[in-house]
Order: sequence, then C-alpha cells, then structure tokens
Amino acid sequence: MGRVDELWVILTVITLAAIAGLILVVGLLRGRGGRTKELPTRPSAPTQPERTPPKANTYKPGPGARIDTSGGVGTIDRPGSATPTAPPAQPPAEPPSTQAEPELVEPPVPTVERPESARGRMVRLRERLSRSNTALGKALLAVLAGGKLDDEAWEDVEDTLLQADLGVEATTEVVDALKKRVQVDGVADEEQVRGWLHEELLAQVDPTMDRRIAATRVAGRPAVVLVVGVNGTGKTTTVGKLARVLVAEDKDVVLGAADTFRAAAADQLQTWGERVGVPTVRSEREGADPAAVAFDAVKGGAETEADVVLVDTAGRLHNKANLMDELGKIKRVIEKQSPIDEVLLVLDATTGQNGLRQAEVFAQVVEITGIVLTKLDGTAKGGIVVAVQRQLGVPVKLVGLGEGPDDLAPFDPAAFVDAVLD
Ligand SMILES: Nc1nc2c(ncn2[C@@H]2O[C@H](COP(=O)(O)OP(=O)(O)OP(=O)(O)O)[C@@H](O)[C@H]2O)c(=O)[nH]1
Repeated sequence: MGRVDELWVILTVITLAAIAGLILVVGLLRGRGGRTKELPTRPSAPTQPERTPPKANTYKPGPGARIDTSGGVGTIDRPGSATPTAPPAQPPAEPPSTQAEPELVEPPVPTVERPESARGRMVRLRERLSRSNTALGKALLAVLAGGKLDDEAWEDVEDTLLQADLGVEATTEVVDALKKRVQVDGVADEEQVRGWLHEELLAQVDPTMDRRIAATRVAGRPAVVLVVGVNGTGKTTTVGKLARVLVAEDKDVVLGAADTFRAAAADQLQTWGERVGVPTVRSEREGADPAAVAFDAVKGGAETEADVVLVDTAGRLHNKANLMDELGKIKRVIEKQSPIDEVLLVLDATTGQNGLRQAEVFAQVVEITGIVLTKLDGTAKGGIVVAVQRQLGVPVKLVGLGEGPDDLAPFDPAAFVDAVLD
C-alpha cells in the first residue's frame, strides 16, 4: 500500500470515529431533553395580583364525601349585580380525541335566586315580631301609665316581664330602674313611660355588643362558621338562610353538611345551596363521620378561595356525652387545617328555659360566639333574647322570624325593642 493509500485509510477511520462520536453526543442530549419534558407539571400557585372571580370547583373531596357543584361556585349571577344573568361558565373543553368517549352530560343549569339583601330585613319582619310580642308592651304600658303605681302594680310589671322570658335578674333590674324614675319624675304620661321602657329594655338587650358574623376571608383563607344546636331548633334551615344573607352580600359561600345523622339533612342543605348557587360538601353515606365531612368542606372552601364555609352539624344524639364527643371531634378535626372563626348556637325561642339549659350544654364543648334565635315569630317570649345573652355572655346575632327563605334577619336591638313596644 502506497503512502497515499495509507493516508486515505487513516482519514476514513478518523472521519467515521468523529461521526459516531457526534451521533452519541446528540443521542444523549436528546435523551435528557425528553425526560425534562416528561416531569409532571404542578398547577402554578395563584400569582394573580388580585383575586379572580370564583372559579368552577376543582376541589376533590376525600373518600366518602362529595362536593355538589351544581351550585356552580363561579357561575352564579351574584345578587345585587346589575348585569343580566349570564349562562354558567362551562369547564374548559377537552382536547379532541379520536377514541369513542362516554357522552358528556352537561349539569343542569340551576335557576339561581336573588335573595333579599340583609339590610332592612328586620324592618320588613318587624311586624311579625310585634304581632307576637305587643302583648308585653301593651301590658307594661297599661300598668305604668295607669297612674296608680302601688306594690300590686309593680308586681304586675314584674310578672309581665317574667312571662316574656326576660329572666329574673333582668326583670329585677328593669323594675328597680323604673321605680327610681317614677320616684324622681312622678308618674308621667304614656309617651314618657314608653320612652323609659324603651331605654331600660334596650339597655338590657345591650346595643353595644358586636353582632357581626365572621364571614370574610382571614389571612388568605375562608372564615369558618360552625352551626350547632339540638335537632328541630332550625339549624339546617338557618344555615340555608344564612347562606342567602351572605350571597346577598356578594360572598362566596361553601356549605358543609356535617349533619350525617339524618340523611335528609344533607339533601335539605344542598337544596338551599342550589337555590342561590352555593356548593355543598356532603357524604353519600348516612352516618358517615361528620368530622370528615366538616374537614372536607373547609378544605374545599380553601381550595376554591371561598369567603366563608358554613358547617351544619347534627343535634340528635343518644345522650349528652355523645353530643359532646362528636362536636369536640368536629372542632378538633377542622382546627387541624383552619381556626374556627364563629360558632353559632341555634336556639328555638319558643322553648324558653329548656333552650337556656341546651345553651349551657353546648357552651361546655365549644366556645359559642353568637346565638341565632329561631321561631321568634311564633312566640310572645321575646325576652329570651336578654336571658340567653346574659347567661352565655354572647350576643344574639341573628333572629329567625318565619319559615320563608329570607325570614332570617341580623338582630337589631333598637328595632327589636320598638317592635315589642309598638
Ligand atoms: N316559624 C318559624 N319556623 C322556623 C324558623 N326557623 C326554622 N323553622 C322551622 O323549624 C323546623 C325545623 O327546622 P330544621 O332546620 O330542619 O331543624 P334542624 O335543627 O336542622 O333539625 P335536625 O336536622 O333534625 O337536627 C322547620 O320546619 C323549619 O321551617 C323560624 O324562624 N320561624
């Protein structure tokens, strides 16, 4: 082989080696690149500078619980908005698929109601209060403006207040204050007496108490409201009505059906929610762990960036110890992921002293922050407002004044006393 041939052979070998090396390097690089693309992508944390309008619900409830999304968190026409009802936003379209897929059944478009705004509800409902309670005002005025205020007359005043469930302490305070005024100013005309009564009763109802409901996001999470009380007091109804009050205030609400004792309670709550476009987290199973449902509801509320989560609980348990255990567990489990901002105790105003005893039992297990007095439309015992506030040291925040969906009103002390003395 001549020198030229040898050179050609060496050149060919070098060229082939270089090509092989190049192929190897390219192959390696492509292999790495491909793998990077396959890394699972996490949905990015919300980076928007401001809160976007509520989204369609993406929350996945734990086993045994499901979220009813027919309320369509992000799809409702908010009450109070001037814009006409827009059709609910649809979930993002699936990528086209060549395979035959099961038919996608569109959820029914809910007819969303527009609840009455909370402002002025008590004024509208005042008549119902006075219808039940004017007997109290009339009786008091009749005695006080009658002119002859002897011991017997004062006893009548006392009896009237006691019959209205004002309680012994408050009754004594009111009577003593009135006696003093009569001593100083003498027996006055009916208008004057009405003024005194108004002042004394209002002082008992205590207009200085903070009656706001914790329903606004706190530190980047939804407020959590736990609703407790014995069965039949109107708990579920109250949660449904409260959702309406809050929706009317443009809040995003999530309901938690932790009353798993009675299967129909979850259905009842879900129906309330659907009417105003609010989702309900519930269990499919009767007797499911209520703490798990409560946990899922709070989690769901956080994930959908709701303003407030309202958790309904059961009140019908075999005995007091069971009730305490269950409530205590619900509280502990919720608190694993979020503080509880409000515990509302629902009391039936028609049950009088019995209701006060119930209040004591609940107060031993949870820290009650507000009272909802239901069925105040059907009783002449409006004085229970004062008695229960004194006993628990927490304000009546809401009053139920009928079975209608908007018959729950924020409690307004002055309007209440006006109605009693009307
Ligand atoms: N008149 C009147 N009725 C009310 C009021 N609030 C609730 N109710 C009625 O009280 C009844 C009981 O209400 P629910 O909400 O089912 O009571 P609950 O406490 O949830 O009962 P359980 O689910 O069995 O624990 C229903 O018929 C309600 O319509 C109110 O303010 N006035």
